[in-house]
Amino acid sequence: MSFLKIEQASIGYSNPLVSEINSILELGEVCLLMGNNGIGKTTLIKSILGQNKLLKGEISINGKAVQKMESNEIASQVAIVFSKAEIPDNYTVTDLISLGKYIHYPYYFKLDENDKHEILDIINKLNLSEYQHKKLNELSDGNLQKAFIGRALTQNSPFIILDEPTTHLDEENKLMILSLLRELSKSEKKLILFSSHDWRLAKEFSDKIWWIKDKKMISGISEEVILNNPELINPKLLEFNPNFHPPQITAPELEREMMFSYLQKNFSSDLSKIKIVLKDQIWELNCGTFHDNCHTFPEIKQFLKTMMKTSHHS
Ligand SMILES: Nc1ncnc2c1ncn2[C@@H]1O[C@H](COP(=O)(O)OP(=O)(O)OP(=O)(O)O)[C@@H](O)[C@H]1O
Repeated sequence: MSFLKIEQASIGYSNPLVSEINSILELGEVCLLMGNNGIGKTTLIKSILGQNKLLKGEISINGKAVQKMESNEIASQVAIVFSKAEIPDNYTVTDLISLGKYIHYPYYFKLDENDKHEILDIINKLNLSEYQHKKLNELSDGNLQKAFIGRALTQNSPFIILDEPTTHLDEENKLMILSLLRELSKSEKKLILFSSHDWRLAKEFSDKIWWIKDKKMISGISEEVILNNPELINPKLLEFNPNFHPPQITAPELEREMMFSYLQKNFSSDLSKIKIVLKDQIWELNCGTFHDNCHTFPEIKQFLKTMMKTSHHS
């Protein structure tokens, strides 16, 4: 039996936003949810949480249809971290993380010794011990995000969903949060589903990708989704200069992308007849009778400008 199963589901409001969704996720996996603004990512998350009625199909968690589960039963299976969460006034890190226990005490809220122990454990695991008595509004964005993840962890559910956990974070904190999520999924055998617009980085930390596009959801092993959809890493995605046509660039992904970026900024013309190949750290440029070997990007620019001037005059 699969932990999360989506079968022939259509999600949306009066009209479907995404239809024929089929996918399976297991405990111990990290899945990246990606797609353009307004395409239906949050709606999908709400549908998994049973907060949005499905237009068709079924979503089940641990063998049970979400639509048939009570909200506290869903909360025992899934914890959610929203990026736009309100910061409760005057709460300390420990207060916020303790809140995760609330779902287990629906009528009153008193932590026993075991709970307190567990909360301290989670604070330590998240490297937040030096901030445990700090007010939330005194924390850096990265540590605040960790505290919200801490609250989800105290809930002790096998499945955690995070809506854009890395927005507002600098590169270092992004890496820290993404490695933390991956580590938690592996060491605690949790299923982690998170949405991100920063998928170039996020894909490095995810086992699977859910990509919503054209009202459908493409899903699979991260690397296979990218291999089967080369447009994802095509530098054309970053195209902004309509008069620029790139040369044929043969180089590893990063070098190719950097070359594309540099040329696009410096040329507003058709370079498609030019071949550029990176070999042993040297860029070999060829266009008909013109050829040159260049070491640096400015050298390449100089060569191309001279070549274009010469061929224009001849
Ligand atoms: N309660 C609602 N009733 C009707 N339409 C809604 C409702 N909530 C959201 N929508 C619409 O559904 C579409 C998808 O919204 P959703 O928030 O799921 O997108 P998203 O992919 O999460 O976007 P973003 O990346 O910007 O957060 C949007 O066009 C939105 O206006």
